[in-house]
Amino acid sequence: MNTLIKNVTALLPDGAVSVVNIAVADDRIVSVGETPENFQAEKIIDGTAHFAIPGFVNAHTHASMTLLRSYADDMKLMDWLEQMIWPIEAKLRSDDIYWGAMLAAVEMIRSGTTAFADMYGPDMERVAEVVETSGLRGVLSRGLIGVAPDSEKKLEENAALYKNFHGAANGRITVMFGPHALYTCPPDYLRKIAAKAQELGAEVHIHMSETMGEVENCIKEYGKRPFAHVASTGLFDNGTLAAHCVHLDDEDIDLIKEYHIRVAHNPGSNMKLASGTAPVPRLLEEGICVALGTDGTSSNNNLDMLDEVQLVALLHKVHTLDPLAVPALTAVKMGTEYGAQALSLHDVGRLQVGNKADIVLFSMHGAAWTPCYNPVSLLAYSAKSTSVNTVMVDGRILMENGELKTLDEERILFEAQKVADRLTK
Ligand SMILES: N[C@@H](CCSC[C@H]1O[C@@H](n2cnc3c(=O)[nH]cnc32)[C@H](O)[C@@H]1O)C(=O)O
Ligand SMILES: [Zn+2]
Repeated sequence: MNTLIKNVTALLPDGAVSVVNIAVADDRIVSVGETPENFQAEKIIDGTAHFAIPGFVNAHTHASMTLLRSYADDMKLMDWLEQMIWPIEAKLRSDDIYWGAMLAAVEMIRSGTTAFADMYGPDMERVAEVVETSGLRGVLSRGLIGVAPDSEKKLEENAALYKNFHGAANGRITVMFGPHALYTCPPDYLRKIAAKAQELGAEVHIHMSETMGEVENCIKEYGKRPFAHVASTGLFDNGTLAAHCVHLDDEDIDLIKEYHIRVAHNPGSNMKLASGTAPVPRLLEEGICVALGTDGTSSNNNLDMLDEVQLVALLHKVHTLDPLAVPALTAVKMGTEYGAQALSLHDVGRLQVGNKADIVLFSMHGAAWTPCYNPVSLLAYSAKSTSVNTVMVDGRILMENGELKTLDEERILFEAQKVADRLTK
């Protein structure tokens, strides 16, 4: 289908903002600016008084954890995981994973997210089903906790997920391996995952250096800091998306550069779990790809990427006492373009010819957008995601004028609540 978005204020790849027409043929952007004379639009969207950005990319989440939103708050990470989260996750059934991810899809589309990197399990094929139905873009990994007796089986499940779904749904689904963390995966298990990933040509999504305790225990147990330890297993050899990366020293940063590791920074989760402040301005200065994630909704507690854009812009200013740290445009790029890079989505994340048409329109009506000197600043410091009006992925409209086109929202909220009631009964 050919769609023309007319007269829209757009964020261009060089950071400039200008009023353009965006022509979309099937799944790709074919022009930004003047519309080609021979372009036949089947659908025209009036972009007047709308701000177009590449869709948000949530670079680290656990979608089905929407079911555990507000179930356990105000705890330390290890207490939270061991006492509350892991026991209830052990009760999750296949349908629960599905309805949790469906609830996540509603929330993501409504707040302008077009792609997400998910680490969860079991039954990640149910999340793939949600990606297919919702029209979102998903980078899925089967979370691998290697201490239980069924760790081999999980690794096989991740490999099967790769074989069955990598490149599925017109390429909207890609698959990575998902070792949870170095404290839940012994070195032998990390080596096995690395070998399997190498064999299939798959990348890896892992939690790294989230808390001070993780770093201290790693040094105690293995005589090395986390990045050196994990590098020694070969896990970083095939391309890596590393969530958190809060507690880093120079040696860690050198390894992140050496292995071209992309960082998914989760300011909301890091603040809520009091994990610490990642050295984001330094990482950006070093040329490292730093994207943004929400983490799961049990440590955030929502999937709203505009919150993360606003938090990253504010957190690093107060942390460094430098009001120039992480300016508005950088924050927005972290949430969009750098997110796409971090997920290895090479033709996503920029409103430019040839890229996939993953486009979000914000309505610029209302007090939070008035007066409008600088739409990028308004986005980073003033707007709410409730002004997300229209969402397109792969040229397909998932939400138009605030109405979801691919999902039955009422049914999804009902089913998710039903699952939550059963889980906590
Ligand atoms: N339960 C699955 C594996 C899930 S991997 C993803 C795991 O990450 C957990 N998780 C969520 N947020 C965080 C975080 O911030 N740090 C560490 N783990 C987290 C989450 O609760 C979930 O258990 C299985 O073994 O079959
Ligand atoms: Zn996480």
